[in-house]
Amino acid sequence: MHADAAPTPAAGPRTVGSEVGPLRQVIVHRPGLELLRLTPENKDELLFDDLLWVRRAQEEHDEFRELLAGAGVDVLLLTDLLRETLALPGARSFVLDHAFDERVHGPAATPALRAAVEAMTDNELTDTLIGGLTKRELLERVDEPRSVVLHAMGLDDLVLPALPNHLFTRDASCWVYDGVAVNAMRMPARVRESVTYEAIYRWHPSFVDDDFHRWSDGLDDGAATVEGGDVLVLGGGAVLVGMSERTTPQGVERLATRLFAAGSADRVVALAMPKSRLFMHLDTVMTMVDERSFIKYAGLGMLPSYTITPGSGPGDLAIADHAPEKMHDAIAYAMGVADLRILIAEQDVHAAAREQWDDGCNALAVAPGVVIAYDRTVTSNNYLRQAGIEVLTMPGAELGRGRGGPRCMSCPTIRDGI
Ligand SMILES: NC(=[NH2+])NCCC[C@H](N)C(=O)O
Repeated sequence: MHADAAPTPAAGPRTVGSEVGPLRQVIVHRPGLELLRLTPENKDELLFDDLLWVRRAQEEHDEFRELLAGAGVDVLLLTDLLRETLALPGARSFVLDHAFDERVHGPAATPALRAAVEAMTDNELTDTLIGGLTKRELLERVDEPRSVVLHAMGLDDLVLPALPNHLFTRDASCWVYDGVAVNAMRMPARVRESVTYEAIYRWHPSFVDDDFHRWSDGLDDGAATVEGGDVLVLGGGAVLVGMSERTTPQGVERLATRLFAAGSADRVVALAMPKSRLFMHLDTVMTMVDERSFIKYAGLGMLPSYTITPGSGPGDLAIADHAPEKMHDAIAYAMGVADLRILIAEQDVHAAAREQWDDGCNALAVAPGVVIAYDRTVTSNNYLRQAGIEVLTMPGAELGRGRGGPRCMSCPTIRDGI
């Protein structure tokens, strides 16, 4: 284990050089108030399959952070980063401009809402932006503005919606080599998450002076969506992207073009995935566990893929189409290895489907051959161990109800290459 390895600060530009190289720094979100906003009526729209016992979910998350810290990873909390960012006036007004919009709140209420929230401390504002604000909570701060929108709302309706999926820090921004993509999100419930990251990367002292590229501007990218759960940094200039329920071909094209223009990557393999919630992101069915090994869900099968490389002129792309049976070969070729080691746990079809649903394929590597996984996916974990992978387990009975595992709950911001 790497328990004694102290986090090394980034030398030169901020880089996430691979999926499995030693993980140095990561952003996670300890869930709080936002999960208390989930009800049987709104949970589906908020992309949760059940309500969570929040205290227990927090304890599970604490164990996650302990495992990361024990592996020598510098663990940044999203709430700390956001709070410290909101202390800066430019960042504060940027975030408020995006939180309150006349098109949503109406012209009459918007200025009053903004003023009420602007008066909050950095701490309160952080909790409000992530946890949302009910009309009742608003009226504790200001007299009811004369607004049709507000009058028509129930006292316990959310004037500012909560962002429970901030738990899954992987998705709304993702670092790929020496740059970051702040992602345009596919689902309405997650769109505002990008604002949090945009503010942090533009203003927070830990990022503002660093030298890094921007692969996308999540706030302006429209339908060209990419989510971090679909993006695997294979290492050595190669990237694997799932075109899933969430990530569009347009989004992949833009990412590839920008990576190539900066010279930060020169091969992107895009997989044509089924468009379903079951396989919502590539990392729910396939993740890397060491330099050439992937854990993969048996039910995924083989998918058509496309290898994208720089074309002859500036901005041009060259694209090679591959038949489904070539999926693993295309990835191996992009990685410059003879073949991949694909680890598919041996279990019956029902058991495999259940373990995929419980994020058994969503491993987070902290170093080559050392991964964090939920304890409940016993067969997958034991299979990995038999294949020589060290599996550190954490409880996930509550956290898993949001349909995301350790990889989804982490946004690596510094990681070595392989
Ligand atoms: N990288 C991931 N697989 N993230 C999982 C996100 C889960 C979240 N509830 C959603 O539906 O968006």
